[in-house]
Amino acid sequence: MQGVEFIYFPQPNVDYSKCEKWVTACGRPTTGKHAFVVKNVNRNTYICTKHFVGGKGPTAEYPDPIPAVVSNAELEAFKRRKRRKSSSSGDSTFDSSVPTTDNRYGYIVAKAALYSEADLDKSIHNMVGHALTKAVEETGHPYLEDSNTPHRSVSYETIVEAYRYFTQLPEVTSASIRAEENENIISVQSMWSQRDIDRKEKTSFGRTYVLDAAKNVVVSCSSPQEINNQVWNVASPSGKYRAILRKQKDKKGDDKQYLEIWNAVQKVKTINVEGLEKHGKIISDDGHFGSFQWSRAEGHVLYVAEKKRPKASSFFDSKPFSESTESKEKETARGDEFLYYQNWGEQITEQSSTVLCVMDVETGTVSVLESVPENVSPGQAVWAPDDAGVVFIGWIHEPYRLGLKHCVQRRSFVYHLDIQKNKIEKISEDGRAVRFPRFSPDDRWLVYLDTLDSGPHNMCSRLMMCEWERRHDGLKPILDIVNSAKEEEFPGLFTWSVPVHTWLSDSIHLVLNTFWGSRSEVVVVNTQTKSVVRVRPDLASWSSTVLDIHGNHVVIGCSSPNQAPYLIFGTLVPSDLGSSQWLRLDNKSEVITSFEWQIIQHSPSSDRVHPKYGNLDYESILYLPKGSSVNGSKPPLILFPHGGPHSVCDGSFAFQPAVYCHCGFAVLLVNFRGSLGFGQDSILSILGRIGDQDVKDCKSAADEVIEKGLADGTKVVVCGGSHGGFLATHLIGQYPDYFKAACARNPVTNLTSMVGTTDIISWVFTEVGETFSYDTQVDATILSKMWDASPVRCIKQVKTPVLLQVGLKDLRVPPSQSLEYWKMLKANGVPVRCLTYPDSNHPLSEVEVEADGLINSILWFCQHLTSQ
Ligand SMILES: CSCC[C@H](NC=O)C(=O)N[C@@H](CO)C(=O)O
Repeated sequence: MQGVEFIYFPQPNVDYSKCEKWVTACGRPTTGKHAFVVKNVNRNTYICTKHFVGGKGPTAEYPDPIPAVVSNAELEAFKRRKRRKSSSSGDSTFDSSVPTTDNRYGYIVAKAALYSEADLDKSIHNMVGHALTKAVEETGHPYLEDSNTPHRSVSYETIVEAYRYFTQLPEVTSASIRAEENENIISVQSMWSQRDIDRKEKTSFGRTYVLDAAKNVVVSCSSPQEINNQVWNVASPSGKYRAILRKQKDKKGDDKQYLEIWNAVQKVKTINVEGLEKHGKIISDDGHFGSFQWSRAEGHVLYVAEKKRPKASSFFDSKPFSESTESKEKETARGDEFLYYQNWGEQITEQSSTVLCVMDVETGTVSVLESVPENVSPGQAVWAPDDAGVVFIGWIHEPYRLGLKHCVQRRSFVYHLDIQKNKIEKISEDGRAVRFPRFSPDDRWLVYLDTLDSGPHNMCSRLMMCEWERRHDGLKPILDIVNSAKEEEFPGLFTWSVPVHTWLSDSIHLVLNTFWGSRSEVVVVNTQTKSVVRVRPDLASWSSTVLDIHGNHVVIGCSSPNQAPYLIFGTLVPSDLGSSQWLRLDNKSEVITSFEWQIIQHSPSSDRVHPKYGNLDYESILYLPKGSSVNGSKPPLILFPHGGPHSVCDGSFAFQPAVYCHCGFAVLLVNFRGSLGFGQDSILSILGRIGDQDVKDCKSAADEVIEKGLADGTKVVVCGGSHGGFLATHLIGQYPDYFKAACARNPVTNLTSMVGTTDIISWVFTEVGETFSYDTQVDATILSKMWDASPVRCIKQVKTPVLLQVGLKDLRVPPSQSLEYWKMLKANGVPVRCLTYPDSNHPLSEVEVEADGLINSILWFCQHLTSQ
C-alpha cells in the first residue's frame, strides 16, 4: 500500500495505559477467537499509519489510533472532542515558548524551544528497549548483585537485547541549511547513521526539517528516507540545483559511481563519470582528501578523485612491444603489472595519488587539473574567488607516505591554482601541516588550520588567516597555540574537522568546533578581536558540534553520554551572542534513564607532577548505573582509556560505554594527560612517558572512584583499543592483582616490533620521546627505549585473563602485535581468548564486528568476575 508505514505498539510493561488505549482505539475485535487484547501485544505488534487522523501516523495533536474506516463526520467529531479536551487540560506536547538565555557561567547558554511531534517515538524507543528495561526493573541491572543473590552471570540474550536497544538510536553525520526564496523559510537537511544488525550494515538516512526562522518554529519534518548509496549530495549556492554522487553495483557486483544533477523537480542528467575514464574513484567525505563543491556561478562542480593509473601489462602479453608504443604511457606500463603503489595508510588504502577534477555541468565533460605538482596529493579543494582558480591542501609524497588517518601533522601546503593562468603558488608556510581552507562569504579572507609538520599525531592547531588579495604580504595567526589554560579559559583549538561553511555573514566571525576539556564545544571566533566565545545551545546536552552555517543560521548536533544525538537550529547575533535564538528540531532523542554520569577532575599526586610542565590536571567521565548503590551493593568497574594517545572522550553519546553501563557496569573513561582539549603542554607532557604517566593516570583515576565508594574495588576490569589497548595490557602487567579481566582491541603491545610494521612509524619515535625524521633508523638505544615503553616488558607479571580482538587488515597496529602477545600469555599459562576479524581494519567498527566484540567483552568480564 503506497504511503503506508507500520508503527510499533506501546509495550504494556512500559506504558500500560497507552497500550490499552491503542488496543481499544484501533478497533480490532477484543472478544472471540481472534480477540486482540493487551496481553497479545509484544514488540512485533504494529499498526498502520492509516489508523491515525491524517493517515500519516501519530501527530502531536492526534497521538492515538482510531479505527481505520471512519466517515468524515466521525473524523470531524473526533477532532472536535480532541480540541475541547486539549484546550481545557492544557496538555499540548508543543512548547513554543520563547527561548531564555542564561549567562551565569560567563558563557552563552540558551534553553532551546522544544519542537515536539508526539510521544510516539518515545514509545518506539521504549518498546525496542523494553526487554532490557523490564529485566532492569524486575531484577536489577543484568550484572548487579543484590544482598540475597550472589553474582549473577548475565546471559548473552540480555546483552543482545541491550545491544538492540542502543542500535535504535541514530547518530547524526551531517546537516546542511538552505534558505528558500522567502528568507524566513529555512530547510535543514540532516543525514543520520544507524546500526542495522540484521542487515549487518550501517544504514544512512536523511530527514528534512522546514522551519520558519522569523517565528522560530518547525513547520514540517519529513519522515526518514534511506540514502545508503549517496556518496555526496550538495546543493548549488542558489539552492536551485543539487549534485549527487551515487554508487551503484553493476551486473558483476562492482561499485560504479554516477554523478547526477537535479533541479527542484527532476533529475536533469546523469553522468557516468567512471565511463569517461579521466580518473579513478571520486573520493567521499573522508575527512582527509574528499571535497565536492559547486562553483559560485553554478556551471561547474569541483571534486577530488584517485588518479587514473596507466594500464600495466606483462612482458609476455601477446601484443608485441611495437603495438603498445603508440603512447609513452603505454610503453612505460609494460612490466609494471606488479608495481608497488604506496597508499595513505590505515583506512585510506584506496588513495595513492589524487587529482583535482572539474565537471562542466552543461556539457557533462570532466577536466583533470594538470598543474598540480606530481609529488603532491591534492584534497580539501574549494573554489577561489570569482571561480578563477582553486585552493586546496597538497600532501607531499616524498620521501614516502605515512598514514594520514588521525595524523594532523603530515607535511602539506595550502596551494592556489589559477586555472586561467595555469599557475600554481604555495600560500602556507614551510615546516607546517595544514587543513581546511575556507573563504569568507565576501571572498576577502582565507582561513585554515596549521600545526607543526612533525611531533605528536594530534595537537593544538593555529587558526591562520590572510587577506586574499594581499596574500603575498603574509599570514597572521588569529588563534595561536595555547600551552596551558586555567579552569574555564580557552585551552586552544583542538579539532578533527571544520564545517564547509564556517563563517558568519559579516565575514568577521567564524564558528568552529573544538575539544575543551572533556567536552565538544562550539566556539565563535572574532577574527578582528581574536576573542573566543563558547556557544551552548542547550543546557540539556553536554557536547555540541556545529554542522553547517548559512548567513547567521547554524545547525548544531547535541548529545551527552546518556542523551542520544539531536539537532538544534540557531540564529546567532554576533554582536550579542546571548540574544541568539535557538530551536530544538525534534524530541526524538530522549535521555537514557538506566544510567547517570559525571565528570571527575584529577590532580596528579606530587610524585607524578611533570618535571617540565608541572601540575597538569586531567579529567575522566564516569558512567554509573542508576540505582547501583541500592542495598549498599556497588557496581563492578570497567576502566576504559581512549586510544591515540592524543584523542579524547568528549562527553558525546558513545555507544560502547553506554551499552556497558546499561548492562550494570560503572564505566570510567579517562582523559589522561596527553589527551586533546587540555592545552599543548598536556599533549607534550606524555612524549617519552607513554606506558608510565598515562598508565598511572588511569590507575589513579580508578582508585579515586573506588575510594569515593562509587564502584567495587574487588571487581575491576579494563578495556581499550589501540593505545587504549596498550594501556589495558600495561595496566594488567603493572598491577597484576587489580584487574579481574581485560579486553584489548588491536592493542599496541611491543613497540620494537611495531616500529617496522605500522603505517605511522613516526608515532613510535615521537611517543618514546625521540625526534622522527624519514631517514631515522632505530639503533640499540632507541630500541631499548621502545622496549621499556612496551606492555610486553612486564608480560611475566600478567595473571589477568585477556580477551584479544584483532582486525586482520589493521595497518595501524598490525595483527602481529596481538598475536605476539597471545603467544606469550599462552606460554605463561594465562587465560586468553582471541577473536580475529578477517575483513576488519583498525577501528573494528563494522556493525557485525562491533556487536560481536562488545557482547563477547561483556561475557568475558562477567565470566571472570564471577569465577573467583
Ligand atoms: C601506531 S598506532 C598508535 C595508536 C593509535 N594512534 C593513532 O592512530 C591509536 O590509538 N588510535 C586511536 C585513534 O587515535 C584509536 O582509537 O584507534
